[in-house]
Amino acid sequence: MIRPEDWTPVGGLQLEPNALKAVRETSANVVVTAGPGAGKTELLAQRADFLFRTGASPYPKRILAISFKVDAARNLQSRVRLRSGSQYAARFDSFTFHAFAKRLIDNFRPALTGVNALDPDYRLDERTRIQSEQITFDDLVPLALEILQKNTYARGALRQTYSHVFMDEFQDATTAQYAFLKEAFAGTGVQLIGVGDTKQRIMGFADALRGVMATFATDFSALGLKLYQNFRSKPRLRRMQNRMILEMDPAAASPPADLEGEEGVLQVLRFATDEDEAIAVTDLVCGWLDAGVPPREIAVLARQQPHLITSVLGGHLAAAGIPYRNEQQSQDMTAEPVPALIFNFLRVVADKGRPEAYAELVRVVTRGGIEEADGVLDSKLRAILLNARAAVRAAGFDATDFASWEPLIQTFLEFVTRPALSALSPAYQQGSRLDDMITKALESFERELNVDGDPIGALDRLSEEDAVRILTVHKCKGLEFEKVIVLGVEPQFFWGDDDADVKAEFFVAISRAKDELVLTTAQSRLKPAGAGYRWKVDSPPHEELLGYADGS
Ligand SMILES: Nc1ncnc2c1ncn2[C@@H]1O[C@H](COP(=O)(O)OP(=O)(O)OP(=O)(O)O)[C@@H](O)[C@H]1O
Repeated sequence: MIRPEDWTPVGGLQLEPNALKAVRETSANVVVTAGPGAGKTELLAQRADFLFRTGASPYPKRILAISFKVDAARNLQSRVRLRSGSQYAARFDSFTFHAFAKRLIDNFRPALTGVNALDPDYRLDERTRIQSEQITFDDLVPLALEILQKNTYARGALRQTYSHVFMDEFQDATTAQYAFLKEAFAGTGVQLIGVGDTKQRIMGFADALRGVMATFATDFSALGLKLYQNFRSKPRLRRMQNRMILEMDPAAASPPADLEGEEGVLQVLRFATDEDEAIAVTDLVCGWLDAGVPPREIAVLARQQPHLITSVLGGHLAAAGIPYRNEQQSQDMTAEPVPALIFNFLRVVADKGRPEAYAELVRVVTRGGIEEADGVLDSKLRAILLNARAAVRAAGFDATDFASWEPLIQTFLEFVTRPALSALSPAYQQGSRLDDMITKALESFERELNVDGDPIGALDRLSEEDAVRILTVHKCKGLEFEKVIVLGVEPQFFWGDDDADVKAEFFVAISRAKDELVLTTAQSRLKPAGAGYRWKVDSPPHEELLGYADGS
């Protein structure tokens, strides 16, 4: 334990004065507003380190961090592990709002009564609610709120468990989510900090509470602090961001003197057809990969339905042998422990030169709770893997056919045992989530294997590390990449009832880039299978949005 005055930022980082103030505040709630790349997520990681190391969050108290997207929650958790080590990180619970609400429902489900009562093996569904049997994602937070309102134990448990609560991307909190936070923590000894950027408020359609940061400042008497730096983007890119900021929130704009410099690349590429666009983008990506840019540092962003917008591009990337991962299809697969375990198993069996996959497999299988003496488990696992490898190398094994792989995966899962698989995540201990995840993992592998019959290529495409990522603007929030391509800057994709919301989404997209930003448009886009009636073959550029790139 160290004295607060002796704490210094970890990782050798310099924090600007307001960031330092927010990190060290121990008596008031805090709300931090700042633009993209200002280090809001980093600030939370530094604050966790400060609170743990100085004992402001004394053992066994924990810190609860709530984000809006799985990726953002994971990003924050790994930032805390990087900064403070796994021992402190074990007391840092980073959840999405949905996951946190679900845990509360699972722990205090009997508090729900009447029409909201739920069976112990209730299911979660995207769309349909069936009384007592099935709820939707939208039901999670209101039901968790009801539990808090009715059950003093539930409220007490939260307040006893957590000394501090962090809210990342706080600008996107919805009315229900904010009500939940208020019910849980307002007027208690639990200290809250919210960080966000009103210019990145892109959950408008999902009922984001307008002005939530100001409301929080009032309701929780929070100290308001503003950050000014941008550590992410090179000057050329920051100048484009600043042109948007000047319109969206003039007071937050940077003086031109702070944005000088010729570093960074910004390109607007205009094409006649989506075929031309796909060829050029594939060439660009090949060039970056050849120059040593890791695939995970390249992102292709689409406003919506990336599988449709990138259907032509996907074909070209595959033909060029570039692994890419469409996040809409393989949703959060690698974030889920069981699919990650299955993919690692396949990696070890199919791809010899992957010692890190083997190490991860051993770590997870051991942590999975199989009670064996040291070494015994290791040798059993080794035997399973050797057998599987021998099977794969045997004559007659068709590696291009999913049916060949399935029995190997099943044998492996039986070896790990069901209780050990359930122990990998609290979410697997109730309902059908574990089986659903196994099924989804198998389906994803089969789908990717069918693309080119190459199991290693399939695994690359399913991995975050080895694949170029194709994702929606919503999914890319809070993330950053060296190279970002925003595909299809056209009114048919960047549209909405509220012009400000469309701009906010575009702003989120362009502000993910560290070094290079490429904006594309194609005058004509062939209608892909599955596209709705709104799809326009003739698709002019969105000149207003592209105009922000002028003059960089
Ligand atoms: N104090 C600092 N010194 C140097 N680099 C920093 C500092 N704070 C953050 N960074 C780096 O700057 C980048 C952006 O930080 P971070 O992701 O925390 O920003 P953010 O404000 O959460 O961004 P956004 O709202 O756009 O998602 C990261 O690569 C991070 O490591």
